[in-house]
Amino acid sequence: MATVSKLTGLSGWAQAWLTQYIDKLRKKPASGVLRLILTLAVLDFIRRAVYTRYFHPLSHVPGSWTNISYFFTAVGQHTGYSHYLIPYGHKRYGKVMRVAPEIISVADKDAIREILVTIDYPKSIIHERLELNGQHNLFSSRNKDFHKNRRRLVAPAFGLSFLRTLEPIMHDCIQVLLRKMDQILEDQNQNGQKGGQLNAGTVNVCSFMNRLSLDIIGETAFGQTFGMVLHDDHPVPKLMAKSLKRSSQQVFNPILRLLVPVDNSFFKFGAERVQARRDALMKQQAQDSHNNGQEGRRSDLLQYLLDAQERERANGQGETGNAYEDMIAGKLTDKALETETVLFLIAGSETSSTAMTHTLMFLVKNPEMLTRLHEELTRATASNPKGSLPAYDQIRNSPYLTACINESLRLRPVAANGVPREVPEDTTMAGYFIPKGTIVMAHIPSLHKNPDYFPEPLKFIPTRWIPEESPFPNSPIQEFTFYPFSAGTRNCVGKNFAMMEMRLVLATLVLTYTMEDVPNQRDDYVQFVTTALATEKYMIRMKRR
Ligand code: HEM
Repeated sequence: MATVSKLTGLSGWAQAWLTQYIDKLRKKPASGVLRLILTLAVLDFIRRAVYTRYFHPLSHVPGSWTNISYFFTAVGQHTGYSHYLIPYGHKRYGKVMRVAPEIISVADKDAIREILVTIDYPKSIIHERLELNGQHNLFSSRNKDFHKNRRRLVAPAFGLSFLRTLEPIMHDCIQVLLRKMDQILEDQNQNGQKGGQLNAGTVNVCSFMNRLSLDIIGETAFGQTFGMVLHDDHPVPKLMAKSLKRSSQQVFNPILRLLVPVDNSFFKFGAERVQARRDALMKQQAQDSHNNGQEGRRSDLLQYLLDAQERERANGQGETGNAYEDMIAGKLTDKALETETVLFLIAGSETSSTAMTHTLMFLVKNPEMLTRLHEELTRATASNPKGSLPAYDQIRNSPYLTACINESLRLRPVAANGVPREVPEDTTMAGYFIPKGTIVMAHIPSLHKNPDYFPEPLKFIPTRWIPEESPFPNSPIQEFTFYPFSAGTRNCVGKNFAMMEMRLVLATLVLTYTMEDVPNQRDDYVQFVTTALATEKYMIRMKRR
């Protein structure tokens, strides 16, 4: 006791506790060491929490006490439900709110415009943790030069003129969906489930939109359907969904990152498709030396990238052979090509499918709106022979269809937690000092549901998007308040693709079937990398028109 006191200068209860502790350590060293480690960890947690809450440069930014560590952010990310909490936080704490030690969420219109458009903040460590296949890619890269180069290469593949060449592929996929749905409705009739109503029944549109968008992106990106609409059993989409959920759950969870590796085996599929396409082209070229293999070429995103790679190589700007340097320089190596096409698969499936499911859900809950949409589309396609699908040119300017999609993306944006960026220099945001390196979530949903910009913000009112019919003539839609596809240099490169796909699919379904809501269903949704209905199920009663 006296030695302890001499060595440490402690007295009283502290001296007694330490002496007792050393005694226990002598008797049971293993459990003693464990206790020591735990005690130190708890003390360290308290030290960090106190620093974070009271002394950190962000400590003056309002927010719940839960922001003392990343624990609660990790829990929110794990469940996928944090997007329901953040709006409450903003109501309580204001337009700038601290959500974790070094993360803030911003719901201010001018600040969001600066973040995304005028200053154009770089992407953050969150994106780096979502990196695919060990490769920088268009979505995750934080390097502005890399991004600029890659975007320049890829963007024309999403321009309207190239997309037009994909329309027949989308039509084919939609035809398969109609046949499958007809078959389901017929089967339900035969089983007597619908009391004898011909070709009527209930369909899980959430599942079908998901499967259809996978088949569409499979065909348009790789030239191969996954057959999900017909069979729903291809391993790649399932593996991909699992691994994306895992990556998203690991973003704020270092223990999970360390212990549970993400299974990226679905990338093999990308590599196989690139090789298969190369082989097919070579075979074609050998058979057809006159036209340089042009006859067997498919028009799809993979072919577009292969051609870009060919051009890069022909101009002497191809890869050098040093894998790391080539990646940093943004060269279109085979690995880059696989990664970007798989990225299209990831970014272009659940996003569009969830948006389509939500739009259908809002429409069946508002039957008079569904009727109005049907009338508009019937007029637009009046010259079509019976049974043919709407052409994109017939419906792309249909104002009510666009209004319904906008309204659904406003209420349920895919980036449900906002989009993360990193503060490049010390700055001030809505009156708060924000140090360089802070991660800032541009909270797009708060703008979408702000009554100053969108009166009666929680209601589905498509006509607010049609100025001459808007029930809010004194509140026209303002610029920089609606960002379903984000904005600035990192906006969604697939926006035109997604709008084309959504318009074609929704118009076809509305023209082909009558639809009714099935009441009392869950419609809550979760966000991992993108968003989806939590139950993966939304039933709609459908009947062939
Ligand atoms: C309704 C459908 C879609 C919505 C709402 C949507 C939304 C978004 C948003 C909000 C971002 C920005 C994310 C961020 O800044 O962190 C984004 C980026 C991106 N999206 Fe989409 N997306 C959709 C469909 C698609 C499709 C169909 C594709 C491709 C086929 C695609 C490919 C991409 C890519 C590659 C990026 C990264 C772009 C870059 O950083 O340059 N998206 N999307």
